[in-house]
Amino acid sequence: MRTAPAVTIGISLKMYLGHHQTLNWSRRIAAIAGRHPAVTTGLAELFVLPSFPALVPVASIVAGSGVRVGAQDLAAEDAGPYTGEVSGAHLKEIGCDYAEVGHAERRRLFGEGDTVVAAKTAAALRNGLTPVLCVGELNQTSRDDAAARTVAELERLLYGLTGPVVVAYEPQWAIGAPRPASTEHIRTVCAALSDWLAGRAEFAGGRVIYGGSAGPGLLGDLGTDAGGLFLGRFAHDPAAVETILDEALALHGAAAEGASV
Ligand SMILES: O=C[C@H](O)COP(=O)(O)O
Repeated sequence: MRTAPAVTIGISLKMYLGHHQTLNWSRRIAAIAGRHPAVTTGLAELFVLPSFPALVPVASIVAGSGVRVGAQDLAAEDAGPYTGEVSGAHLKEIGCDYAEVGHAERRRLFGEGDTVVAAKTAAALRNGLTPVLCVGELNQTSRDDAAARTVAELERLLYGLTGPVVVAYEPQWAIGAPRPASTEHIRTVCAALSDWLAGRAEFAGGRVIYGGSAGPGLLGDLGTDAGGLFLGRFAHDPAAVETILDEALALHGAAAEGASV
C-alpha cells in the first residue's frame, strides 16, 4: 500500500482547453513538477485530468516528472456494448492512476445520481485506479450542516467499498465562482471528512482535498485540515501551479526536512 503524500494537488482541465493547448500546458506543468522540491521530495503529489483523447500523449509528456494522470470520468462497467463509454480497465491500461467520479457538473448536466456515482467509484477501485470522489453540499449552508451532509454523502457513496480514495470536497455553490468557500467552512468540512476516513481501515491511504475556485493563497490557510487542493480554472496558468507547490513546501517542508534527518 502506498503512503499518502502530505499534500495532493489535483487539476481537472474539464473541457476548457483544446488538444494542442492541453499538450503545451502539460509540458509546462511537467517542467515545473520535474524541478520543484515539493514534487521531487515526494512531499506533494500532483495529478492532472485532461480530456480522454489527451490522456495518452499527456501520460507520455509527464512521464518521469512525478506528475500522475487520470480521467475525468469512467464507465461503471468494464467492457461490452456501452457506446461512447471508456472503461476503468482501458484507463488503467493506458497509464492512468486516477479517475474522477461524482463531479457536480456530471450530476447536474448529465443526470448522474448516487447509484451511478457509487458504481463508478467501485469500477475505479476494481481496476486499480484511485477514485477522485467529489462530494459537497448543493446550496450554501452553515459549516456544521455542510459537514454533516457531506459526511453522510461520503458514507452512502462508499458503502461496501474498499480501497484508497481521494475525496474532493467541492461545495457545489463554490464551483466556478469568483472565490472559494471561507477558510473556516473548508476546514470544518474537510476535518469532518478526514476524521470519517481515518476511522476506517478499509480506506487507508485516503485523503481529503478541497476544490471550488481554489487557487494560489488558499493552501496555507487550510493548515492540515485539508490534504491538498483540487484545481480548475486557476490552474490554467502554470505559474499559479508553481506558486501552489511553493505554498505546499512552505506549509509542510519543515516537517519533511525534520523527518529525513
Ligand atoms: O474540478 C474542479 C472544480 O470543479 C473546481 O473548478 P473551479 O476551480 O474552476 O471552480
